[in-house]
Amino acid sequence: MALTALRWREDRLELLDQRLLPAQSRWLTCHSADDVAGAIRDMAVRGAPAIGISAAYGVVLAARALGAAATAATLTPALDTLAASRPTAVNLFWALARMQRIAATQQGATLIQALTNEALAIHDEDRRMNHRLAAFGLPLLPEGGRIYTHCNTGALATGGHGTALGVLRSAWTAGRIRGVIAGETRPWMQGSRLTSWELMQEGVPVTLVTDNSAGHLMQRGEVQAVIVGADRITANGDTANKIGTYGLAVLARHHGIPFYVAAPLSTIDPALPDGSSIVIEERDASEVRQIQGTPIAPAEVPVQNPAFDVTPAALITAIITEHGVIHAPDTANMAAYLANIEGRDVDDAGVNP
Ligand SMILES: CSC[C@@H](O)[C@@H](O)C(=O)COP(=O)(O)O
Repeated sequence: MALTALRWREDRLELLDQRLLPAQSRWLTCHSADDVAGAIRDMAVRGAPAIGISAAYGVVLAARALGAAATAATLTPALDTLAASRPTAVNLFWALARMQRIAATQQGATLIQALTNEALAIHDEDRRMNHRLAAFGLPLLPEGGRIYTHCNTGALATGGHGTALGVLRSAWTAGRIRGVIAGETRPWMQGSRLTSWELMQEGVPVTLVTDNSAGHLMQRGEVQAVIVGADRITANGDTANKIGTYGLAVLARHHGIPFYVAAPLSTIDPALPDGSSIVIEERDASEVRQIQGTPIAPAEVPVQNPAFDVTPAALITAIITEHGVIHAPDTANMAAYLANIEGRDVDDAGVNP
């Protein structure tokens, strides 16, 4: 049975608490939109697509609580609370916009049913598109290569197979790659706690390294490609992703190694011209001063803790989505690609401009 991090139970949302993995597998129950917003903010659920799916279910919970009084207007406070949970992953706002469009058309019991259907559709589409994305990404990876990845982009971060990790999983199953190198991903350790755990469960060879090993490994020819996920991709292809991604892209370029971004269409934000206007989440200093409650720095040391960085499109070899591959992303290539796929369903044939 495939790993899943989100379970919808009609009157509640259950989330596999990612703060505790891999030491404990404990499900957190959300009964309200406030519960869901808290779970997103506190990282019980994380990863751009999983955040979007959770938020959609959060809107359903808000509508259920309102009952006959559920309308676009009465849902606004819940939508605002969910939107304020984390700023960088555009999938959150994309999912809420979809729910808001539904809310504009009806009310009461029919609205609750329509919102439930929409949240289930968002979840299901994400699951399906993961596999399509993986099929597009697989042939790009160098045969027999060891591929470096950052953060966690797997089943835990999405509705199912994963984005970058989905590509790696499929590539291993197809016999294409030799193994995966997972960077720890300070300070939340998504690489060590989540990615290495997910891959080991499936028998994919994974080697865990400290984040600061990447340059050394590339210099020695031990990395043949880098693949990461994304939290927001702007109109010119600039990509916000977990802090440390930009450094990996610079290193990859220096060593002549391809650098791939794998993300669903819902991660592309064509409204922003470039990465300079992406809001980068700053998280609490305690995340850097402590590891799981244990102090590792002076209690009062000033800390800067950006959760994401922006990789300029010029450093990205290609962006892989469920509709195909955008090679050498820039404003023109991104626009051509988006125009080509307008109105397509997740199951439509892919395009490869
Ligand atoms: C498929 S997940 C893509 C990104 O959301 C992922 O790479 C990432 O940066 C997650 O950050 P997180 O802070 O753990 O939510």
